[in-house]
Amino acid sequence: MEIHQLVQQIKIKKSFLCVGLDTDTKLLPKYLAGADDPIFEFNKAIIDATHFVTVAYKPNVAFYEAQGEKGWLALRKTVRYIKDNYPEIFTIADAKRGDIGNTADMYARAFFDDLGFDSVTVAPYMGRDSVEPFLAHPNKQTILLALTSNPGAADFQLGTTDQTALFEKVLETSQTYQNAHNLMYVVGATRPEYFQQVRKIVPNSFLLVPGVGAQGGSLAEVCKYGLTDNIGLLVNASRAVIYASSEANFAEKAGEAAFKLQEEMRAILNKAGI
Ligand SMILES: O=C(O)c1cc(=O)[nH]c(=O)n1[C@@H]1O[C@H](COP(=O)(O)O)[C@@H](O)[C@H]1O
Repeated sequence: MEIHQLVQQIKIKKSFLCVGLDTDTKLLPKYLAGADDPIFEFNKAIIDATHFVTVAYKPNVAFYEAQGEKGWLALRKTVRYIKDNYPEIFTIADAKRGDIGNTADMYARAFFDDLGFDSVTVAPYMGRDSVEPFLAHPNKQTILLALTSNPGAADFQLGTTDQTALFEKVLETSQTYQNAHNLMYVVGATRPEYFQQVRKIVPNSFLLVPGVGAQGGSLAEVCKYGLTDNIGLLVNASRAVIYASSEANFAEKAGEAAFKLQEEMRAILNKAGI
């Protein structure tokens, strides 16, 4: 998918919501336990209930890998279901991969060509040759971890050398990579005070912003400096949406939680004249 198609969706839906499909078998409603593929059934119900206010879905691959073959199959069926039924919605494989060039090439093929995702999250630690194999795929986005939402982000990402924080170095250096136009960045909602610095380096790049909801990040704070003329933001919520209820009405409650976030987004976009 091309970025202008994502932007078009955001404008149509008045939403830059990404729903994280972090489907934990321990948290599924009991009545799904007897289903052939409970993970897929859960995802399908969540997708059907939230798609009208959602512009991206982000399955976190760990939740599927933890279930072995069955989990991998549920992941494949989930991305297929989105593509077949809601082809306008952007898909993100949250896999946080990163390895030497020939291995990175295999990861890129696995998520882009085999599973058919539009984008994948990648760790920048191993540098240029570990990222460029992902960037070589046309019309696919590579979402590089810049400043993550977790407390441990302070260990390395905020550390400075020559007055430049590591996350700033990641943003600056990665912009010199071949096909850098296919880059997006992860910047956590829990660190809104850094968005101004991020935007100085990457004024137009799309940012995937996790950390709203269960991690306590504020949508309004993120948008203050994060929002661009082209929107430039995908804000993710996983647990706050998909586990809004653990009862049989879980999908309906997920739809309501997603709608609430979208209303906030609509107001922000309207105020910004977008
Ligand atoms: O790459 C990510 O999506 C990610 C980066 C980050 O800095 N923080 C972060 O929470 N995430 C992911 O975003 C999701 C957040 O989930 P909730 O806290 O339940 O909304 C999880 O899948 C995390 O793995």
